[in-house]
Amino acid sequence: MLDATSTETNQTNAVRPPMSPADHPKVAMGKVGILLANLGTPDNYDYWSMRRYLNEFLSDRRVIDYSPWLWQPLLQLIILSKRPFSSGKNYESIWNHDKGESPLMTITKDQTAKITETMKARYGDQVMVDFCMRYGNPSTKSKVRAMVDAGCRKILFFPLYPHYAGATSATANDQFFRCLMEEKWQPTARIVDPYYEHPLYIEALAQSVERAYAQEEHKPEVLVCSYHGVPKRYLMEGDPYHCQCQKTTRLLMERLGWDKTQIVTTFQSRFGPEEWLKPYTVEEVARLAKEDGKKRIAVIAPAFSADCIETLEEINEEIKESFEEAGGDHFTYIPCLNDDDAHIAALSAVIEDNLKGWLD
Ligand SMILES: C=CC1=C(C)c2cc3[nH]c(cc4nc(cc5[nH]c(cc1n2)c(C)c5CCC(=O)O)C(CCC(=O)O)=C4C)c(C)c3C=C
Ligand SMILES: [Fe+2]
Ligand SMILES: [Fe+2]
Repeated sequence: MLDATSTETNQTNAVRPPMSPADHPKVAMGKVGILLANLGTPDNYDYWSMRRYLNEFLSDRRVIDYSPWLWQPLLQLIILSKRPFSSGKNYESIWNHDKGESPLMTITKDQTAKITETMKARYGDQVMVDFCMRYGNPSTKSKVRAMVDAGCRKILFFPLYPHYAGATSATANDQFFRCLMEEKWQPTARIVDPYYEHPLYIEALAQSVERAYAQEEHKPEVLVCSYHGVPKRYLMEGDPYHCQCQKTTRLLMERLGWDKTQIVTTFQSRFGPEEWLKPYTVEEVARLAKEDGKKRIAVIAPAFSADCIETLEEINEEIKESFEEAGGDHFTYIPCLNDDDAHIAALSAVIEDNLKGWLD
């Protein structure tokens, strides 16, 4: 029951006026926040920016689950004394120098602007759309705070990964929940499910393949679907990422009307000495050229919602080189879905599904 300290105006009780603003904090209410989340990216490619970013990322036990007693000395003393230099050079080669930020940042901003436009057209001022990063800036904490301050009493949190992995979706969600722990008046929250089999996501991938193939005079013989890898142990311990990736490839193959000779699933970006999900992209493209005699291949990276260091540098430079050195002639990299209209339509449909019951 409301008492005299309530801010609520009681229309039926004229003898109890609302408190004056001076006696009470302002309470903004009534909006639904849609918070998009991606992995994060360094603020710059110099040693210290790289070190800060990699330290936060590689200290996350959802990403590397070794005991900190073993892992932290190795990370702090060996890995973080070398990798910021080598990774920094790679970032420099793909950096968006005009905007002073990495491609992942530019693309995430563009996606957010387009999704904001779609959501405002659909729901008007009832919604607020923004993005945050799991590591680095803008932090999840700053964006949850801003949404609550702006009156979002409900927040839909959307990790921008089509496939669930502990190392990506789960850690983004963990961070979101940690931020909610700090809110005095916690908003109601929902988490968006992975969308690796959503028909509009598969359609957007298929259209991007068809567009790329239409531009080639001689069609690629094989499409390599290269997904970011994880240690094989994570799969054995119950992480469904591997299976979800396989399913995306199968649905894409079916939508394109192809058979299994025209498309393969591979995993890239291996880190450290453990076995990761196989086949490794870098080895498979060389095998396709050497053993199967394939001269022309295309590579697509369905696990990435935006082009980033792992696609622009690793696929389009290192993996391409591996194919060409093994005798391949023609390598086509098919860009991520980024802010393509078909991708924005897919992400917006996923958001609308998840807003049901909150906004209809
Ligand atoms: C060390 C373990 C790593 C695991 C496990 C891992 C899983 C994983 N990552 C992505 C998406 C991205 N990773 C990106 C960069 C990146 N990833 C790792 C390591 C692991 N990732 C490192 C060390 C780096 C930094 C770059 C480097 O030093 O090589 C990025 C790009 C960020 C950018 O700024 O461009 C993305 C995106 C997925 C989807 C995934 C598991 C499913
Ligand atoms: Fe990664
Ligand atoms: Fe599997």
